[in-house]
Amino acid sequence: MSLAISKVPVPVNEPVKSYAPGSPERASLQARLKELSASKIDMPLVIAGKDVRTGRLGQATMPHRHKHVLGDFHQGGATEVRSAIDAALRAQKDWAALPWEARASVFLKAADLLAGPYRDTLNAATMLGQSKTCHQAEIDSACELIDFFRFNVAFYEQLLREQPQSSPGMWNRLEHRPLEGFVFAVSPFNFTSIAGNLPTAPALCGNTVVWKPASTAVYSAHFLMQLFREAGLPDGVINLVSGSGGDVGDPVLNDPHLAGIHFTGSTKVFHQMWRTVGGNIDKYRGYPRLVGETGGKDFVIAHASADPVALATALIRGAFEYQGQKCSAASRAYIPSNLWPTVRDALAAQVEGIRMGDVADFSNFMGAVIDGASFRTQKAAIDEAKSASDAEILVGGTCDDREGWFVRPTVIVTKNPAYRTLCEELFGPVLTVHVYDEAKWLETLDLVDSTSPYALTGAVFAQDRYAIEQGLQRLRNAAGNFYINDKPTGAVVGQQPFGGARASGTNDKAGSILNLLRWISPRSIKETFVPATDYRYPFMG
Ligand SMILES: NC(=O)c1ccc[n+]([C@@H]2O[C@H](COP(=O)([O-])OP(=O)(O)OC[C@H]3O[C@@H](n4cnc5c(N)ncnc54)[C@H](O)[C@@H]3O)[C@@H](O)[C@H]2O)c1
Ligand SMILES: N[C@@H](CCC=O)C(=O)O
Repeated sequence: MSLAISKVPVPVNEPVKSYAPGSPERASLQARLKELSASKIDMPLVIAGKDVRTGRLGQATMPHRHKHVLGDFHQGGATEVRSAIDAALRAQKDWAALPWEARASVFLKAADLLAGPYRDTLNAATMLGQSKTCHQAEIDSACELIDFFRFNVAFYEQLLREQPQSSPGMWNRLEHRPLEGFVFAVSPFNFTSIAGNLPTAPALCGNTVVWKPASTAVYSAHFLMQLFREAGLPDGVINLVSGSGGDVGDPVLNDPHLAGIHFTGSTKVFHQMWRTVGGNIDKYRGYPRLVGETGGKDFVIAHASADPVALATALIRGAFEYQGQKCSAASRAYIPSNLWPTVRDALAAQVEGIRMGDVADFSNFMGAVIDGASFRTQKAAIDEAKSASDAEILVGGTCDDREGWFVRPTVIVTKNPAYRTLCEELFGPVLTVHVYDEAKWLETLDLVDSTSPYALTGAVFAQDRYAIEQGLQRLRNAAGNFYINDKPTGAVVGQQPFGGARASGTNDKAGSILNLLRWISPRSIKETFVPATDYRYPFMG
């Protein structure tokens, strides 16, 4: 029972620590990296608050030192999915019946734990298991996830305050119920914050969850689950079931109590899930909510008036930070002929100088790509460009998998506006550039709009205000997150709500009230204070 109309703490974005040489945060993170690297852990499933060990083991390794095993993780299948769904359904009544402030407190506590004692652990786990540099880990597993927790609580309060008008003699209310059934959260490898947000956003709204993390990010997911439990999340509210996509996904999607899917990952997998849900529609008690944030082929287009130095910097950061493994990464660029000589020389010189290697060495700007499959995808595209008649490699183009899955940051230049790597997502450190005739600005905007099926992020670089406006108008549907004179990555919770349309997803904007709307099923309540006592109306005389 709640005896107050509470106001939640006003959220403020978590400050990003610098990890500069000599800083206390650098020393403390380095110590945690050493501790975690020196131990090998066992990672069970967590169902109804209990650790579950199946003995069907997978290995979590460091992408930049792929022979180094960080731990063994247990993999679930149909039996464990059954237990997890049952646990979620059992937990739902009590969890939903808690005062909303009690649920919110769990996630506000998680935010404070992560900002404090858990910060090094989650950052170190993300660095070691997903090969992020300290800065990339800090903006993801610390700051963005802390922001998700704090801002979502504030958005939830705002949502609960959404109430209808009441005419005289009545009181109308809107009750923001959780969905009936359980939510399936399926997270990708590349952002620990997304892995943390996908199960917790529905849980905050009173739902209970079966959560399947990516097999290549089970290591940080293991520590996230510890964080949720220490924050006071009751048993059964979020049930962690690692395993292969099909082994876990198929039984979940066949369950009549499936109430929603909170997915982030590739377009291909989301299509498959949507098809399965469509085929099962007669089985379900309701219409499962399908929220999927998927792939991208994100663009940077420069106008003849753009600042070439700022443009080159945005291309390098946008394309190569975290090895290009951000759904938002700049992976195609359209450069006007007048700027190309300057931009080309800047790219060639600076990209050549990028340091890449073990992320525990803080002088590196890049680590390795996530696994052998990604390594082979990047290498195939690079080899194809080397032998293509309509493309050439400006810089990079080498790959080395002896120690880790290392792919040098690579710039491909092509005259062919339909060249494969201008259209398809590779999800690696490969940027494809198309140089256009500076007089063909408007035609090139249309080309950008029509080249790929995705519409996630994009950036326009220009000093000319008319050109900026033309970019905004003509590319209105080409990106759900649009940047002017900035790189297309690095959205901040509460500042740039994130998501795209077309083949990039349902655009339900993670880190905003719009996302939370998908996890509630409102009930309208009308109470009449003095009900009518005569069925006849005045017009009847
Ligand atoms: N739009 C966004 O906000 C956003 C953010 C991050 C990543 N992404 C996209 O994610 C992709 C990279 O991540 P990834 O390689 O982990 O993606 P992925 O699609 O390979 O995997 C995502 C998740 O789906 C699971 N999965 C696979 N098959 C399944 C099935 N049949 N049933 C249920 N679950 C299944 C995986 O195990 C994993 O947990 C890229 O395409 C990237 O653009 C998008
Ligand atoms: N929100 C992140 C991308 C998440 C996808 O991988 C960004 O804006 O760079």
